[in-house]
Amino acid sequence: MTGAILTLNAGSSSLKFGLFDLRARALAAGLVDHVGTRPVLRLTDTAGTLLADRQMRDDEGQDHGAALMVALGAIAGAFPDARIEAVGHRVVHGGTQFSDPVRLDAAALAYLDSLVPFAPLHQPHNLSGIRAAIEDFPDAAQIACFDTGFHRGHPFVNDTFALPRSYYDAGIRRYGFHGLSYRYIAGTLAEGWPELAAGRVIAAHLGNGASMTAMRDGASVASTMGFSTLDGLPMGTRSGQIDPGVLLYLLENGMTTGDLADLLYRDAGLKGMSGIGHDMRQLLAAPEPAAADAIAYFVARIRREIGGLAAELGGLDALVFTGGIGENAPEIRARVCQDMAWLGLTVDPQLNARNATEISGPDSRVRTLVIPTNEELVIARAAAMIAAKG
Ligand SMILES: Nc1ncnc2c1ncn2[C@@H]1O[C@H](COP(=O)(O)OP(=O)(O)O)[C@@H](O)[C@H]1O
Ligand SMILES: CC(=O)OP(=O)(O)O
Ligand SMILES: [Mg+2]
Repeated sequence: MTGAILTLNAGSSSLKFGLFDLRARALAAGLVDHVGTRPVLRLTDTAGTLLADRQMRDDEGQDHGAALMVALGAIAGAFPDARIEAVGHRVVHGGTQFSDPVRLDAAALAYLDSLVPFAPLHQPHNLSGIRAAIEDFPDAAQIACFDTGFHRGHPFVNDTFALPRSYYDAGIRRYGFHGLSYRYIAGTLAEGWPELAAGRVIAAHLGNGASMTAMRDGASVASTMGFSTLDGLPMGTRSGQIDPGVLLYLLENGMTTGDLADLLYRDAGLKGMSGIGHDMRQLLAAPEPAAADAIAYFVARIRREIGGLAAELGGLDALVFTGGIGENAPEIRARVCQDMAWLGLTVDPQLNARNATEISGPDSRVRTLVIPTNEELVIARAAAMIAAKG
């Protein structure tokens, strides 16, 4: 038996998991995609060899719980000698109490439970993953890493709403999310592009959930997501920024809070606007005008945020695309970067078309990069460090 670290990252529509050795070197990466609809399991080793690849059966279930069972089964089948000594969990919300990774105990779990209403699309899956892991690996260290953590150093004006201070003190603040992804991007920039890492960077995490963060010298100074995972950019099924007057109007005219939550979290964004679905691949291929409208709105909001975040930074040295859409959709990147010469940013169409790491145009003052994110590695490194302390 050899010691290993398992990482679990439950997104809104996927479960990513990874197996690492005790020094956080990757052994295998897994994904259950399309959770909730037609889940597909894939597990590959570090050489990219497929260890498992199949559609989940109806009798296995379709939710995050079923996805986790199937993921753990695939790991156990492919690595029968691995003894899981630590499980690192992505937890979307750490509230005001947690920013750095922590070893979980009953009190920490109770606090994380209290944050479920803040992140209803994620936190319950994160917590059920933790509880399942405690049951399956009772002797392993359980370590939580928080999406909100990276943003805790924001200046007050980027952390607050224009409400009486008592609301801020009660936790009604802009937390920001996707922090594990941004931490990975900041670290990768520091290793490969130290001159950019030390400068003014906008990172766009465009996945099923989407947000953008302004970083100065590797630290987050502002982010588009706020109190909840609803704010900022439109997303797969979430509205993004919306005039709060609309919400008051809907509530005063017969909508219940439950209906409103369903609309904003599950039936809005790309899915709601297109009437087709939340998946960018599907929308890019769809001939319907409503799909084009949804994509145009997505792109327009990203462009607007680039302007705002660049102003926040007092200029821009680099733009980084990441997340499923950011890494794989040249058309979206091209449209986001179109006519950005005013900002000193141009993109090379050929480099962009082949998802090159750097896609800057030859005359571009701002460097544009495509960096696949790796939240699992950030989790595994934290888990390795905390588990080693005992
Ligand atoms: N080749 C591609 N072209 C366009 N969009 C893509 C491509 N590959 C993945 N995507 C999109 O990425 C999104 C999922 O991103 P991901 O970061 O994996 O999501 P999650 O938030 O669940 O972690 C989906 O909208 C998917 O359609
Ligand atoms: C915070 C968030 O929206 O996460 P995801 O993109 O994984 O849904
Ligand atoms: Mg994600």
